[in-house]
Amino acid sequence: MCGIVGIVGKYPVNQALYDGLTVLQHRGQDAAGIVTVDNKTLRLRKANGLVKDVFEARHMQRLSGNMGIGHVRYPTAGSASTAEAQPFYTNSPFGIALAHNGNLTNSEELKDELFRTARRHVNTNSDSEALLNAFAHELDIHADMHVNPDHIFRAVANLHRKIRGGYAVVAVVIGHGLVAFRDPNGIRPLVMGKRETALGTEYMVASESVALDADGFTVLRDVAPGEAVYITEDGELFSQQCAENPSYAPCIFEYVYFARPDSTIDNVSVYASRVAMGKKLGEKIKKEWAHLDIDVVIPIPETSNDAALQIAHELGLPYRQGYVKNRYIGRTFIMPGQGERKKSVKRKLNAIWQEFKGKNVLLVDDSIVRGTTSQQIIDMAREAGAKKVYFASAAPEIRFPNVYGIDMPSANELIAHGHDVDSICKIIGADGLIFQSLEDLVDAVRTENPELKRFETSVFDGIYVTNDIDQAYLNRLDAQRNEAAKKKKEAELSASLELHNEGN
Ligand SMILES: O=P(O)(O)OC[C@H]1O[C@H](OP(=O)(O)OP(=O)(O)O)[C@H](O)[C@@H]1O
Ligand SMILES: NC(=O)CC[C@H](N)C(=O)O
Ligand SMILES: [Mg+2]
Repeated sequence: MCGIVGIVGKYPVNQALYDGLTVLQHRGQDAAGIVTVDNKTLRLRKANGLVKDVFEARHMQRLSGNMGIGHVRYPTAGSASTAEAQPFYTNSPFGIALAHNGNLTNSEELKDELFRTARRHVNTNSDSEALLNAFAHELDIHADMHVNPDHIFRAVANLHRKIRGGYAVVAVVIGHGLVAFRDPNGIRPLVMGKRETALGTEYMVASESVALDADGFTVLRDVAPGEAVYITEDGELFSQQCAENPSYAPCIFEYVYFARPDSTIDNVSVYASRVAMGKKLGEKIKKEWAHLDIDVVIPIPETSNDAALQIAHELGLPYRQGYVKNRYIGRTFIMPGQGERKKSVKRKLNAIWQEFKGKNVLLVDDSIVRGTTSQQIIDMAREAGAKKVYFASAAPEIRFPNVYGIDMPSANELIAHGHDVDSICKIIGADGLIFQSLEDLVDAVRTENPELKRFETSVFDGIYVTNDIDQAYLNRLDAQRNEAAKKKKEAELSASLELHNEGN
């Protein structure tokens, strides 16, 4: 789930872009990049690694200019090669750089069409490079020498007709301005804000409101599904709905896991939604597990903390931080390979035996995906002396692949695929297991914004809001991106020559 930022400022934007990316780091740990526009030239630095490692002082000095965009990457298409780090660049028309959060579901067809109709070559397997070229092609068709808002909006409207999937996008067009848009279902989040300065108003767009907070911007509003926003280099803001049938269906997994709790997405506080998930699940546990003798509620840091505290409150039980999290290890679920994920759980979490010895513990996690965390954490609880280990998941069973920007390409790798609750319980080695129902999860998120009628919930129910996903597509995706395929691809890539700007 990558993170994107874009700023049109009155002063140099390099530091604000860097700071924005730093607080979006939880959305992508694999690569980071910034492009700024200075005097009709793009300045680029991108590489694999965390924000703090990718940008050194010498890169920051060269990222000059008052307008720019940035990206943190969690690969969901192509490979983890530096060649696929973002932003991507194309020289025609005008010179455009683009950063994308999400995943297209028709990138192969799109690449073919771009080659056939526009002789455009896409050099990587990244869907985002295809998206950039599709946008550039539409802008080429719809703009004159001088781009006006209408050209931009017509280009985005046509782009919506050509591309499918989940996408929140920021792009800069040299000599003109910054463009941001969101897919017609609003699957991926995008928010905009402003900041007043002595020289005038500055505008910022980002994946999450927390990036705006960090940079001292105030939130104006979310970009609507299908809407495009165009901010000229001079700081004039235009916006227009560009989709024919927009409908709000934001990804519910943002609230479960991806987003930071201090963000507000589509007028729902992520924190409040997690507390509400805890309340719902606490009520269910009270009803269904009244006979169990639980002594203490323990969260699996860090995303489950807010839900677990509320569960403890509902049950009238103590809440104890029984696991210590190593602050220097990142999020394990968004690591690219299963080997790395497995090793990282033990490096990341360690049990405090005093909280476990002789007790019946209820462990709470936000979700169980591959079961990597739950299996190991339950072992740790037993080794620390727990009598009984019960497990609760604040999200329902994850049984279906994701195609919109979460790297769950293969149903067979999901622990709940083809298994009922009892057999998942056995596999992870718990004495009891309980999941939130999908209805309760949806209600929990809607508590804050009842206007949201629908969510993208495919990982739980197999219903894909773009209506273009069939079993044949999922089989192809599985074959391309399951663990074995990814390993093979990485090995091939390390031997090939990459075309990218290392920017040393
Ligand atoms: O069943 P799994 O495949 O293990 O995936 C689910 C786990 O991964 C995530 O934690 P992660 O370590 O990524 O991040 P966190 O510190 O934000 O909880 C999530 O919060 C679960 O703990
Ligand atoms: N998680 C994301 O948003 C990924 C964006 C894009 N599909 C990539 O793989 O780079
Ligand atoms: Mg976790």
